Amino acid sequence: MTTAEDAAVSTTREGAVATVTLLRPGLSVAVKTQLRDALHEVAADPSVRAVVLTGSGRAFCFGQDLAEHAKVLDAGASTALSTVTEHYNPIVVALATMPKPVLAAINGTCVGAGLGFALACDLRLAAAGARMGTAFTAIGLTCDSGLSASLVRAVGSSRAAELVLLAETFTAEQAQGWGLVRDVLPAAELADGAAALAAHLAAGPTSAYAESKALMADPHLVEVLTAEGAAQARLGRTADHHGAVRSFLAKEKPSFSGR
Ligand SMILES: CCCCCCCCCCCCC[C@H](O)CC(=O)SCCNC(=O)CCNC(=O)[C@H](O)C(C)(C)COP(=O)(O)OP(=O)(O)OC[C@H]1O[C@@H](n2cnc3c(N)ncnc32)[C@H](O)[C@@H]1OP(=O)(O)O
Repeated sequence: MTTAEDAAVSTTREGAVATVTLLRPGLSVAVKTQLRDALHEVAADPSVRAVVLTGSGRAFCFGQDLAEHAKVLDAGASTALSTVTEHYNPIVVALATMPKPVLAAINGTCVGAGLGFALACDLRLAAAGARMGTAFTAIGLTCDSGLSASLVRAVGSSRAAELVLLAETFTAEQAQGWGLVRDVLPAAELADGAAALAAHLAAGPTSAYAESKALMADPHLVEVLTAEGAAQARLGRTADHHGAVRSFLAKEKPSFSGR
């Protein structure tokens, strides 16, 4: 039973629209398990005909909570890897396959698995100036959350390679120019804009949306997620990854040996 102070994710309803909000930007185990369970709940509820995924405050999602992750790595715990199969993958599959439209309202910084979640949604709106990025290689990892395929499908292989290998952040406005984001709104108008679009979708032909999502979905999503998990398992044991996480938390520039 999640008490109010433990809540890391909230679900609110407005008619047939459910809004799932990340209350903390770092993906701790609490955030990931509550997000996974919340998405399974709204996916299974026939009275929910459209879903909005958003964050709170200045950030949408910072990706893996690196402070928590460092403790798990230091303990040599295999739970570090199980989070991919127990949390990240089920969240992405729920977003990408639930039989109703899912809209990401990117209220602020969106990086790492946060970007993967946003790209697993069907449509994206973003707040002006929101920064996005892949982040993975900057900490000695590679893509997960389906991003190795969803980013290529969204922006093409050339730009996807640039975004992953250089791990530079980009703006909501750039993302809109690349077709990653449908619209960029002033931060104060994002929630209302997302609510209006979600209400429009919730009043639409839900079965037709569900069939369209199924036809347009990546037929290789499960294979992609499996391959990403295997790559993270290899990279998660490297000195580069362990060192980069420590450097990030110490607010130091990481150095990489290449292994
Ligand atoms: C031993 C057995 C091992 C077996 C192998 C297992 C390993 C397999 C791997 C499993 C895990 C996979 C994880 C998965 O790939 C998911 C991911 O998302 S990986 C990517 C994680 N995210 C990041 O690396 C992003 C890091 N953050 C940044 O780059 C920047 O902070 C930003 C997000 C671009 C924002 O930049 P700014 O606006 O400049 O803000 P700050 O940098 O000052 O940050 C503000 C504040 O937030 C804190 N913070 C930011 N990001 C994180 C984070 N990810 N985790 C924790 N904390 C974060 C930052 O420290 C600042 O804190 P403050 O200084 O204010 O206290």
